[in-house]
Amino acid sequence: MHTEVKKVIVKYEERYRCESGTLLSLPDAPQAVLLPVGPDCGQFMNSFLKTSKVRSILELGTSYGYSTIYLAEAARANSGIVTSCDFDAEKQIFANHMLRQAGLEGHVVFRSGEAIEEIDGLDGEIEFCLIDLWNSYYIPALDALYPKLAPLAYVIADNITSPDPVAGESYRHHIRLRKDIESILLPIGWGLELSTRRASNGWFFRG
Ligand SMILES: C[S@@+](CC[C@H](N)C(=O)[O-])C[C@H]1O[C@@H](n2cnc3c(N)ncnc32)[C@H](O)[C@@H]1O
Repeated sequence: MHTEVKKVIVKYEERYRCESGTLLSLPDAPQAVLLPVGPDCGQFMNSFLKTSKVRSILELGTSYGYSTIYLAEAARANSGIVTSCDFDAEKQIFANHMLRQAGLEGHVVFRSGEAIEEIDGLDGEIEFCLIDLWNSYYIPALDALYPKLAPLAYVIADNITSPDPVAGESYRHHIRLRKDIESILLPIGWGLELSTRRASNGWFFRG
């Protein structure tokens, strides 16, 4: 990764360290603090996207844009684009400011609104989606997303084992009802469910 991208990631991680103490216990914490996917998940998604050469990337849950940096850096490498949704436009303004500092502006299109409505309004097939919303929206988001997934699309859902493992388990059960999806729980960050949609020839891997 370029130095300016690494510098921006360090800034986010410094802010996260400051917020990890008292701020997280405040009532408005979910809106005020980063709640980032964390460096292991960020790095995993970045490497995964570059290896799989995915170009059409959807992020559900921009927040302040920590995960967006990792996705955008991979999108630049793949000549792709990230579409990032959040119902908080103010956070997306901050995210865009950080993208500019990282030299990654132009690789992300922000959509501010409710995730399921934004998915319904998307054109074209989605090759990769990160689901990182409030827990109760994971299953509705997956259902809205499913008809738009490309053959061999990947879906990563964060926070499967923490902070709400019961919600995470419901999502894992729900995605397994789709017969053309293979899914595995990865012990990365707060638990990632990595799901792959099978191609029409029955294969799960890109040739
Ligand atoms: C856990 S944070 C995302 C963190 C971000 N991916 C990162 O790594 O920095 C969840 C975000 O999803 C947004 N959100 C939650 N439910 C949503 C929904 N139904 N539609 C749109 N945005 C939603 C919240 O406003 C919040 O900013």
